[in-house]
Amino acid sequence: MARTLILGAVFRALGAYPSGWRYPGAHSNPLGDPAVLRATARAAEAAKLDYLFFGEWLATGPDLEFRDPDLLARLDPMSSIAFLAGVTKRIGLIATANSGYFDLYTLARQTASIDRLSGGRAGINIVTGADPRAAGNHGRGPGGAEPRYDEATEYLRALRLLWDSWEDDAFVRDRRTGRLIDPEKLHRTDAQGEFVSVTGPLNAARPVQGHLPIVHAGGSSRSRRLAAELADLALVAQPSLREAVAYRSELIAQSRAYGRTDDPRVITPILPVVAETTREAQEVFDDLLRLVPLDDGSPLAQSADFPANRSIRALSSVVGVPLGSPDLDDDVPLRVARRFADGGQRLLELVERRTGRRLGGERPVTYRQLLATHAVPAAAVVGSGAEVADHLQEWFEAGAVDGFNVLTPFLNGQFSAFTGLVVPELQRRGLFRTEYEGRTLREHLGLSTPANLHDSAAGGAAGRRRA
Ligand SMILES: Cc1cc2nc3c(=O)[nH]c(=O)nc-3n(C[C@H](O)[C@H](O)[C@H](O)COP(=O)(O)O)c2cc1C
Repeated sequence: MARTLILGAVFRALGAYPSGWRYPGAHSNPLGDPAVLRATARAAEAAKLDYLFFGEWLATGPDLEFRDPDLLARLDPMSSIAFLAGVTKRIGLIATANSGYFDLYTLARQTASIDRLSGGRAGINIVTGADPRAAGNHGRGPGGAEPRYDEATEYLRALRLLWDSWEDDAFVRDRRTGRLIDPEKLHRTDAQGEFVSVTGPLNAARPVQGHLPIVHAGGSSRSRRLAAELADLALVAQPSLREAVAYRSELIAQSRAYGRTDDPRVITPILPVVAETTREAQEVFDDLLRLVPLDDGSPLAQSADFPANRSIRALSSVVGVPLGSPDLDDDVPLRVARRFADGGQRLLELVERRTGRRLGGERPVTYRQLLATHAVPAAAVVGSGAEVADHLQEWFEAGAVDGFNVLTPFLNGQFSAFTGLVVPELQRRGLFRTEYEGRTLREHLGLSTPANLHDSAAGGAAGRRRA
């Protein structure tokens, strides 16, 4: 089969669109997350998706209620994938960990264990972000971006050495002589750097996949360098198709300069809003926009945590024209829109594309739709199954990406719309698998299994000290 798309589902129980939880029938109670997690994982597996993906955010606060309600109180990613190892059979399971906050030895052990528990289906997304609240929760200062990337580089190099502590044939189990292991095949790690200090060896067997697939999410040139050296999947969000093509080709060139033979795969987030027909999808999106709380003078908008960018005044500065104080549900008049500066024109185009509305048309554009679109940045693609598939196909065939991290605006309705309408369309086009062929996440992603870095027979690091 020709190269096919990588498709992962990002699990966000309360939805990836901040008003999603308000949509009729949507899951909205974090106390009920386990049942939703299990059902979503099983549905994703039935759709033959490559993996379920869990982002990470290591702090909370009341402002998230408006900005990102899913992050308020949620299941921990590592616990979630360990749980799913037992309730799924084929789908990959990727958890995010921050190299600044996660103890390396513990992470190596947990991930090696979950990989074994899941039969080789685990992956790890390493991020470097330094939100001040997360720093406060972990007894560390935020630190600069450069040192955080230096730290992440040392961290990932040492992580792979830790995973390689045991060679696969170390467990000789000779009942006669009483030798359970071949001590020559157990290796110390001895990674001593500026940020990382770990002696090893790891008290967990080598992962089924050798090394778990490593994802790295980021956007800067330093992030790309890290991905080029050490990541199997780079999770990036580029603003345009052209920039995405350039980013991916540069990343691949850089990774080859590191001597790598497996090119890193590039994945980008996308938030499909999908229904049987274009108009129905537009109506779902209209409702999501309508449910975004805006500063309409209501008591909610007076809350100290209410985002500052949700007033008509904020919109005026984006469109570059004073808008006075219209009712949010008024139509935007043509004569006002004609005076919009570039930022306003772009916002208007975005609203028209996503909602199918037209200024002065039968379904006109309102101030509310402009303001809500400005307030909630999201990589939304709205349309029928075929239209969403067209978008994915275009990015894939242009060489911009190898696949997508699919965000769902709310559960379960929009997830089942994606698996029921978009996935079958991609399968009909030969762009996505109809059955799992491999067993492990590496196999799903088409990645080879790495040799043990200590295994001298396979050309590994010679002379490394045994434990
Ligand atoms: C698509 C995408 C997803 C990300 N997901 C997370 C996440 O779940 N948790 C996190 O702490 N940081 C996440 N990050 C943030 C990055 O790790 C990084 O901190 C941020 O992009 C700034 O660093 P940079 O300028 O080097 O890209 C994500 C970044 C991108 C582009």
